[in-house]
Formats: sequence, structure tokens, C-alpha cells
Amino acid sequence: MLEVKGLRKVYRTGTREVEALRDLTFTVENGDLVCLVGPSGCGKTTLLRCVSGLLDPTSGDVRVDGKAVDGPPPGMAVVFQEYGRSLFPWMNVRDNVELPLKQKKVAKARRAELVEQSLDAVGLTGSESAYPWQLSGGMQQRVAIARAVAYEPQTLLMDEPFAAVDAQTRADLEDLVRQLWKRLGVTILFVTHDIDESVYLGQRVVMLSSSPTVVQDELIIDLPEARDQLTTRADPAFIALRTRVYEQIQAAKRNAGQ
Ligand SMILES: Nc1ncnc2c1ncn2[C@@H]1O[C@H](COP(=O)(O)OP(=O)(O)OP(=O)(O)O)[C@@H](O)[C@H]1O
Repeated sequence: MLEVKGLRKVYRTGTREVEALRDLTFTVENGDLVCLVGPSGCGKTTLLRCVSGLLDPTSGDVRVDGKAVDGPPPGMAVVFQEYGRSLFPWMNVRDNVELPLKQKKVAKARRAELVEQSLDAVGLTGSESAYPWQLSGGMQQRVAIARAVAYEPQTLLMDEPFAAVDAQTRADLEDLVRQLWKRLGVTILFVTHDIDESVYLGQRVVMLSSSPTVVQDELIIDLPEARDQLTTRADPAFIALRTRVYEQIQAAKRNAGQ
């Protein structure tokens, strides 16, 4: 279980202070797929950096299975928005996916197996020898997802991973995430500013206010487990849920303006 309790982050640069996160509390049960949605600049990246141990919070804490996070937790992998910057251009696809496994000291034969399986899972079998710059944006993001999946994480953090790809690729990648989640039983915390995406993907949506950020509301997404881009998005229940999330985000912006 991932627990975020009373998380606060104030950035201090010289005499300037920015209170990015004011007070965030929420939990993600093992095996859940939870989406965090909030307006631009509300501190989503800051939150993920605190959860993944890359940044120290000013106060509050993050626990994974009861243990306080102090540095990157071993069973966690992150997929960032900027795939162009997260893949090494001088390494081919195979080597990019294999690198974290080498760092984890996984034996060679097992590494080869994991690389093959994860590239197959994201539909990239045959692209092992290509370099990132020879691939489309959507394919590069698939490589980043394969790299995270090969690591066999218990928890996968995704920071607006599809913000930079076109709409059709985005829809394919959303379906890929749900498919991998079901197949691997991994816990996913997926951050997005896209309301429709949060409702389509999540079992639960945690809505954040504008900065300084608090949890505005949480919503259970009681849509059928089997989702597809056409029928789910046309379902009146989907439309009602997205309207609720939209209203909450608008309310959060109004409150911030006061
Ligand atoms: N290193 C830093 N130093 C000072 N302020 C920062 C730093 N990083 C982020 N901030 C500030 O903290 C706030 C939250 O930023 P953050 O990038 O976490 O938001 P976000 O929700 O991920 O943004 P976006 O939706 O645009 O990706 C912003 O006001 C930002 O300017």
C-alpha cells in the first residue's frame, strides 16, 4: 500500500518561497490503478518526485507497505512525460530497457528474458536494435513503458506520460496501460491533467486543487472493468463522471482565484 500523509513541499530559492504542495493525504491499495488529476502547475510532478523519493518533502511522509520512503524505493518505477529525455540516444532499444536491470544486478539470461517479454508486451518485438531517435514519439514512450515493466515493479508511477503524443497514439497507449495493469497486477499511480483520461483509466480519481495544493475530492470510477475507447467514452455513466471531475477542477480554480 502507498500512503501519502500530510505531504507539504515548499521550494526555497534565495529569499523566494513557493508552497507547491500544502497538505496532501491519500492512499493507493496494492494492485489499484489510481489517477491524480489537477490543473496545470498544481504540483503533480512535485508530488510524484516526493513519492518516488527523488525529492524530500518539507513535512509529511510517504510510506510504501508501512515503510517510510527515503530515497528511491526498490519496487518502484517511473515513466516520465518527456520520453525524449528519459531514453539514452546512444543506446538501442534493447540496451535502454536492459540498463536498469543491470543496475538491479539481474543475471544476464534473466535480463534477456525480461527485455524480450516487456518489448513483446508493448508491441515492439523486432525494434530491439533501433535507436530512440529512429522511432516515433509513441514508440519511444512504449520503450519507456517496457523499461519500467521489465524492472518488475510493484508500483508504477506515471507522470503525464502521454502529454506529448498525438491523440490516436494516446488512446492506444491508454489501452496498453490498462492491459498491462490487469496482466501484471501492478499498482499504478497515474498523473494527468486530462480529465477524460483520468476517468477512462482509473478505478479511482483523486482531484487536486490549484497550488498550494490539497486533495479537492476523490471519486470512485464505477465503470465496467472492460473498457474501450468507443463504448466507454460514449457511456452516459462516463459522461456523468467526467462532468463531476470537471466541476471539481473548475471549483478548485475558482477557490484559488479568491
Ligand atoms: N525546483 C523548483 N524550484 C522552485 N519552484 C518550483 C520548482 N519546481 C516546481 N516549482 C513550482 O512548484 C509549483 C508546482 O510545480 P509542478 O511542476 O510540480 O506542477 P505540475 O502540476 O507538475 O505542473 P504542469 O501541470 O505544468 O506539469 C509551480 O508553482 C512551480 O513553479
